[in-house]
Amino acid sequence: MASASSSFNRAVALHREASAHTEAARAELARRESLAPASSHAATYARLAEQLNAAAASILPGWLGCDLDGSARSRKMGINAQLGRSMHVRIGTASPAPGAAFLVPAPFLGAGHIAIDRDARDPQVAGWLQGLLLRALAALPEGALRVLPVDGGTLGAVFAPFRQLVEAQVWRRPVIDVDGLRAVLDEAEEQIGVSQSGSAHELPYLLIASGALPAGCGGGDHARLAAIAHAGPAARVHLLLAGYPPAGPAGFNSPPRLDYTTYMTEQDDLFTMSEPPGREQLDAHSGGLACPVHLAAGPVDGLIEAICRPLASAARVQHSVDFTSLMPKDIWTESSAGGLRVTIGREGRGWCELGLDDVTPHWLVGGRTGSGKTVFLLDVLYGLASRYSPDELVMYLLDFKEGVSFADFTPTPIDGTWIPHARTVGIESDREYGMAVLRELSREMNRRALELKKAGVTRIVDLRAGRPDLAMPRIVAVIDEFHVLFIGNDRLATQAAAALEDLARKGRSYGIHLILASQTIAGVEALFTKGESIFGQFPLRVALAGGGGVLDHLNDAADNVPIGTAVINDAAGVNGANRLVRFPNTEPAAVTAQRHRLWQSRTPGAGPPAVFAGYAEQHIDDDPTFQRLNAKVRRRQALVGRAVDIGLPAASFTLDASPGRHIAVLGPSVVGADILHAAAVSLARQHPPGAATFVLMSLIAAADHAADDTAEKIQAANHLVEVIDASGVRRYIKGLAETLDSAGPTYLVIFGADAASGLLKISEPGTFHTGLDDLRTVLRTGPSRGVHVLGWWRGARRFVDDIGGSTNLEDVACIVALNISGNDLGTLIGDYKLEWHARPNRAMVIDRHDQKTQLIVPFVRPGTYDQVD
Ligand SMILES: Nc1ncnc2c1ncn2[C@@H]1O[C@H](COP(=O)(O)OP(=O)(O)OP(=O)(O)O)[C@@H](O)[C@H]1O
Repeated sequence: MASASSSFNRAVALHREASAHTEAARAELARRESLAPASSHAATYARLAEQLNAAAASILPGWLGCDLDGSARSRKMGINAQLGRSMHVRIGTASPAPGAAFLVPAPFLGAGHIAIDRDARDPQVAGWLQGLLLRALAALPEGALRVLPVDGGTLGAVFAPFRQLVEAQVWRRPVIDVDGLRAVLDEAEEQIGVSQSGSAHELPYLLIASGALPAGCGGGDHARLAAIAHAGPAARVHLLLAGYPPAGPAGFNSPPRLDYTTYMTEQDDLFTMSEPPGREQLDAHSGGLACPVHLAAGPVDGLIEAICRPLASAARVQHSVDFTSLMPKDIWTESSAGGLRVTIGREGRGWCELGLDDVTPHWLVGGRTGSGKTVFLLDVLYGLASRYSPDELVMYLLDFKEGVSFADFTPTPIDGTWIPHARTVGIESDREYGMAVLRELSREMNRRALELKKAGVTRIVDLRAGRPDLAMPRIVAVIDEFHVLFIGNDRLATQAAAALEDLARKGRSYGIHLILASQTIAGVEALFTKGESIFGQFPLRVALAGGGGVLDHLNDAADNVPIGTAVINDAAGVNGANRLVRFPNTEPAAVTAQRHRLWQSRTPGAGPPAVFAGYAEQHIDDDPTFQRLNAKVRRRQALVGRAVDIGLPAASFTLDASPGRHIAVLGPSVVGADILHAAAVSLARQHPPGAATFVLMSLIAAADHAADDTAEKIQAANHLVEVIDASGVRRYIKGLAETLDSAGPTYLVIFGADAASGLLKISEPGTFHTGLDDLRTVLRTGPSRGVHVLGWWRGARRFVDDIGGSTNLEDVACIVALNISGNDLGTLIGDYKLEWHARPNRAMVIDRHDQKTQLIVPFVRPGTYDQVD
């Protein structure tokens, strides 16, 4: 087959001949009116049309020139044009005389641009535009054309038949406003830039196809279009513009003429065609085609969809991305000195790599529940953990919601491995735990600041260069559902906001990076105090489905993204800076394999992360502090639970000889009995066998099991256990009050102490002395004689009455609050600012001597919460 350009030259020559012929005929006609018979003109035109059609057929093979009717469906695709070779396309038909019509080709991809002055609100123009796109798409090999649709006239309707390609991300989603147009121009300019840098040979054609330029498009945009028209063909960037040049009111500066462009201009419902680009001219006077053109008809219904379907599925397969393909081939090969980088998924045909560095130090991730946030975060974290060794990167992971997002990073009973980079992992965390993590990060930030100062440098990269001995891995702190930190708008919320703000503003300099994820950030901003927006520190936004809250309010790009797709925006969410990236689902087998690979490569002896699982019961037998207790301790501790803090340190009360060293557990929850069990059992461990007496009183049925277990364990530790029932309580306390001096180490453990009140408050015959007086004597003077009371009162008020009113509170300094209201607790201890919201598996520990309050997970006997539920 003759080359396209030589065929075109022939067509041009023929056209010239036709043009000359028409001119000559016209002159002849004028001179010798009707001398020649009409039939001879008709025959000339018919012959001429035949020649032109033959020439057109040679430059418009297959899809480029065929009728777009049902018969086109069976045509082979991808063989009529090639990437990098100029292509002509059928744009219409010209008919110089009745019965003589020829196809009109115009140079297109690889050669030039096409513009038509009527926009695609005209259905004829819309069909014509669709036809040109379909021809190019079907003629080129799969993947050789990427279209950026613009439609300021019909809100994208012109491109609707191609939607499968949009969904498969072969084409961009149509943009309908001027910001969208500018993003499209950016992308085209970027390709031109890449091409000019010398690496264009792999690039597909990038075609800006516009049904109508959006309102608001001005001289600057037209100038950019003109520049793209000029530089585009060399970079495989082309234009197909309907409604160009746009008409304007009187005085309107008409847009610049576009280089390398064939113009179609409306004239009496037909169109004239300008000189096409190239050296060959249709008309010696540059007048274009001498004959008006009927626009080529659009494709029949369903044809576009039928052609797009296989292209879209092929693209999906080709662009598919799986978890394994995100992971580097070799692990731990990179240095984090200058920042972190990670591949998060596919952007079109390429990979999308994002940074946690000086430019994008922190990320904000949004997405409604079920949008794939957890999957996205796992992709990112596994990618980072695979690129950088634990010497280069550590992670603090915090999740507030129910679920197991970060459980992957921790050892479990089924799989004892973990991700060696994880330092702390919080699952279903409390806000207090979140605060503890923020405090830990702040401490680390201050430590780093000091090291930088000492070394006289300002950047971590310089510090690392000068002091390779210093451990200075980058830190990535991920907080999923971070808005939970601020629920309640209370003191804790204010503290969290301040800590987060500090980390966000200064973290970048110290290699500390935040990734905050949430369903919503509405209302969060108000908590931050400093002038400019805290989220200004988070230039990189990742919006998953329904996560448009992290984008600018005018940016709706995340409204319709499917699961598995993220809108990445590194300009703080502004419209026009969106990139669509597909990230893979986490396949359990691949994830497990990667975790094992990382775990096996850890430094021998490196320990697992400190894990906080909010839902987990805490059992004293598993507690490392309890396991270490022995009779040689200096001051005895009663263990009551584990603090909601990093590493879950044991929470305890020192029971020494100071006044008030007794414990009152308050609240109706039966966990009160378990706490006494833990306190008694831990104390028993701190006395030599037989050296202490434990007096157990179980006054309510709900505590019997706990009391029995306590007795059993203490007896097993060879201590003396006395079990007193309700009938003996008064006598025992009276006896104890009278013999305190000789009692020796004694623990009075009262399960359901409130049930004894009725018995204790009765006066002895003939006196005003009551059993409560004896109890108060024991409380007041017991500690100095080695006698301590551990009591569980189901109501705070009853407890206060029993000890003789709130003035006697100094006699019981150690309080564990269970399910009593925050108000009651505040009133009891005289601290009205105390924030306590009773909830399952939590208690508040208050030591009035050291002014300490601490949220704890109370120790329970295994299965207690199952029974409570
Ligand atoms: N890239 C993806 N491709 C296919 N499916 C995905 C992808 N990402 C997530 N999913 C699926 O979407 C569902 C929700 O994902 P995920 O649990 O990550 O959402 P989430 O936003 O964390 O939800 P929630 O906040 O409710 O926990 C899962 O079933 C997951 O398998």
